[in-house]
Amino acid sequence: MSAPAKTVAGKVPATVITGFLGAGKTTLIRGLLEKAEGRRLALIINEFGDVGIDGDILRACGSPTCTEDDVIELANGCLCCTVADDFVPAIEKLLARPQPPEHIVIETSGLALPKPLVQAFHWPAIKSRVTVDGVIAVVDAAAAAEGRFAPDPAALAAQRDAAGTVDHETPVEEVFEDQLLCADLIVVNKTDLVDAADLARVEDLIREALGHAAGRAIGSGAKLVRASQGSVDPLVLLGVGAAVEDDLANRPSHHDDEEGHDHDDFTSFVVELPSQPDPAALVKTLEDVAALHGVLRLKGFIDVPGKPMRLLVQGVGIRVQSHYDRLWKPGEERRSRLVVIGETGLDREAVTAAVVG
Ligand SMILES: Nc1nc2c(ncn2[C@@H]2O[C@H](COP(=O)(O)OP(=O)(O)OP(=O)(O)O)[C@@H](O)[C@H]2O)c(=O)[nH]1
Repeated sequence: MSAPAKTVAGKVPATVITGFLGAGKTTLIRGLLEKAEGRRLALIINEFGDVGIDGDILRACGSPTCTEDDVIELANGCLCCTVADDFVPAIEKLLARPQPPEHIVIETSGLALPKPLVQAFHWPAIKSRVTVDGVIAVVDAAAAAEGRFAPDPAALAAQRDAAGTVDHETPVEEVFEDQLLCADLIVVNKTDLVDAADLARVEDLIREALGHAAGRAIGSGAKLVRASQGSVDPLVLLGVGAAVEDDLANRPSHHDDEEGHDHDDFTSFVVELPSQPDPAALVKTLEDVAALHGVLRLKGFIDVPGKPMRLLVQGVGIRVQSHYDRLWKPGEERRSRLVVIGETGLDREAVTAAVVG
């Protein structure tokens, strides 16, 4: 990674990484850090749940370009709703460093709408010094192929009104589309989990979503790039030069006519567990719980008695994985807890009881 990203009038470029829950944003950023080759990157991570997991995963990556100070976590909340209190001060602190970052990478929560966040770059304190180089949307190709972001054709036909239009999108579909519509580059990730026919279908679905908004021709807007484990050349990711903050009119959103936005459609809670002697049994339980209750995302660290490393558990829909990510630190409390995210109405008591057993 040698060539610098294009900058606009000496401003520090910032890249916004969006994408639905579990699409692979943190994985992509981790790959970016590994290939940063000494370039000073700073990360701002925003998560939906009360407990920040992604920042902890990234700090555990051991990359010299990723020290404690380089990862700023803004947990619990939507960045665009906490602009004045959290986001602007975080950027200002980064810029005030003796050696300011050469590029700022912002990972939004999987439920965030990117457009209001980009609007925050109009704040006077930021606008003169930072430009949004590009918005990158990461898509989970397997989840998209399974129809998680679009109703099945029969349901669509049933909803179609006399004029042939459908205006009842689920909250998940709306978030998914808003993220795509704001993007300069769409990373079609997890290609290892789909075959060629499904991949082609997913790319059609994305192009259709891009053309969905009024006035947009199908296929206009963002470029698509395929990836596994979010592996994309950093020069492609960090050199878009789009000055997105000045191009918002070309990025339609489902929420353009709204004064603000709320977060009523989704919910999250933390489940505290006892230590888990049998990780495989835990994964099986979590898969069953996710399927039964419609959990969208699960993640956290688990204590396995007798193991010096902590177990990272990651669930995306009904797919749950685990691996040991780093040693427990001396004096660190070996706590087991999982952040659970779902649509509003997710039965917290039932999920907790089923997970804790
Ligand atoms: N098979 C496969 N798994 C992947 C790939 N990319 C990411 N994953 C896995 O998907 C899960 C979620 O990945 P993350 O990178 O944490 O996703 P995220 O978008 O940051 O998640 P949120 O921040 O919670 O929205 C993890 O278990 C990853 O290991 C991929 O290309 N293929």
